Amino acid sequence: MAVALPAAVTSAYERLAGEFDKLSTTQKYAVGIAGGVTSLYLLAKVLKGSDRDKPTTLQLSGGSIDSSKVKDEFTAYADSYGKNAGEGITDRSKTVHLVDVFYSLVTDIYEWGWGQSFHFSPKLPNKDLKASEAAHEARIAALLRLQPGQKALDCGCGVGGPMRTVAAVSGAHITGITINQYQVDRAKTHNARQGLAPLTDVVRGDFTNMPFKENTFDGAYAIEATCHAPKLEQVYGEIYRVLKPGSYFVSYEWVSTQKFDVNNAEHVKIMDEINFGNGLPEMRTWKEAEDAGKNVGFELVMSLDLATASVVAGPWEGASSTGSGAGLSPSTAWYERLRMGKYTHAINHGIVSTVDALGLAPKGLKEVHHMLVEVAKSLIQGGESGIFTPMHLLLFRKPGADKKK
Ligand SMILES: C=C(CC[C@@H](C)[C@H]1CC[C@H]2C3=CC[C@H]4[C@H](C)[C@@H](O)CC[C@]4(C)[C@H]3CC[C@]12C)C(C)C
Ligand SMILES: C[S@@+](CC[C@H](N)C(=O)[O-])C[C@H]1O[C@@H](n2cnc3c(N)ncnc32)[C@H](O)[C@@H]1O
Repeated sequence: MAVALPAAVTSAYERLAGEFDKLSTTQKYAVGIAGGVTSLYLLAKVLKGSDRDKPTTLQLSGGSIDSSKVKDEFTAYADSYGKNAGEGITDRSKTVHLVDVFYSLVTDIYEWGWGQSFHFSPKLPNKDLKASEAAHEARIAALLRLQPGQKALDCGCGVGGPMRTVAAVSGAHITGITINQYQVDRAKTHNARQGLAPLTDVVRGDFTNMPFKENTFDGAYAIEATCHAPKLEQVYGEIYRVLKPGSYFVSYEWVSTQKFDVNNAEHVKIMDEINFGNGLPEMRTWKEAEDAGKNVGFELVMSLDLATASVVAGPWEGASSTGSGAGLSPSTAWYERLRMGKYTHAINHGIVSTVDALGLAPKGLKEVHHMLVEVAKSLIQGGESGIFTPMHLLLFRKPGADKKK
């Protein structure tokens, strides 16, 4: 169908064409080159995106690592994992540094391909992924009984997706701590852009040695983060120290379940792959996580795998002690989101490999992305076999004052 252009447009076009015809050949080339450069510049601007809510392909960086060092840092990271079954990071004293490196390497890719909340969520019936994710985060505010004016700690806060939800639904002030400076910068930028700067703060620090005074916070939480600690007692002990007596700490833990058999080579292989692709020193059992909290002085209030919603230990008001007594039952397993579209991982890998090859992303990012493609498979295997959960809910209370109502 022919489209009739307005007369003003056609006459302007004819005038321009007339002027162009009058130019010499050299001038025509110059205009052509200028036009080409301008178009490329505009195209690059579109691809690059003008805001930083989500990195575009051309913005994928090595986080706090200089782009010239990404490949070497990734090689050093990979070499830090032992070759023996179940070994994990061989020199545990390097764990905190390696986790910092890991998050420099993956943070942009996570934001690009997943979002601002670096965790899984049980998919709720009749709710989409984003609503389910927000509900998973808002549950924290409810379990901690957070009130406006109170102060809570987000232990291992990533780029702050959960912190913004918890602050927004509770009105409490949230301080996040992360080992990675690039994440601090990203989280602060997002907090400001989303109007949550007054209710939030983000600091760089090691959660096994935190820069906060004892008895500072009215509540604390960790979402899929304390699994990175060289020893769980180190981070739980620090959280215990900075919490006010009578306050709660809730964690969504990455642990092996009762179905995990340490003598099953296939189980151990899956766990090794999960450890490597996620920057974990080793995988703990759900029981080790419970015990770590008790060992540092916490009372265990609730222990519940949200992947299956079976209560392992109680009591909790309204929850029975077996089966899906808490009334929580995900409609779709947490790992289904990881499957994404049939070809999404391959397409994403093609995109990252292309920008890497063209020098538009740091060299080595292709290898990092490959690690993530592989770990997605291992996480799905861990979920399908039921030997692993990324969401074992542990609710602890620091004794010493009247129970919060
Ligand atoms: C709690 C942790 C991180 C949990 C998840 C947020 C991430 C675990 C695996 C990640 C991903 C796997 C596949 C990637 C895909 C190949 C890529 O194209 C886009 C990003 C992924 C989907 C990526 C996103 C984040 C994860 C789901 C750990 C570290 C303790
Ligand atoms: C998978 S991310 C989860 C982030 C956030 N809880 C979320 O759900 O979006 C794990 C986080 O733990 C942090 N972390 C790991 N080890 C840490 C340490 N020793 N000290 C402080 N933060 C640490 C990482 O920097 C990262 O921010």
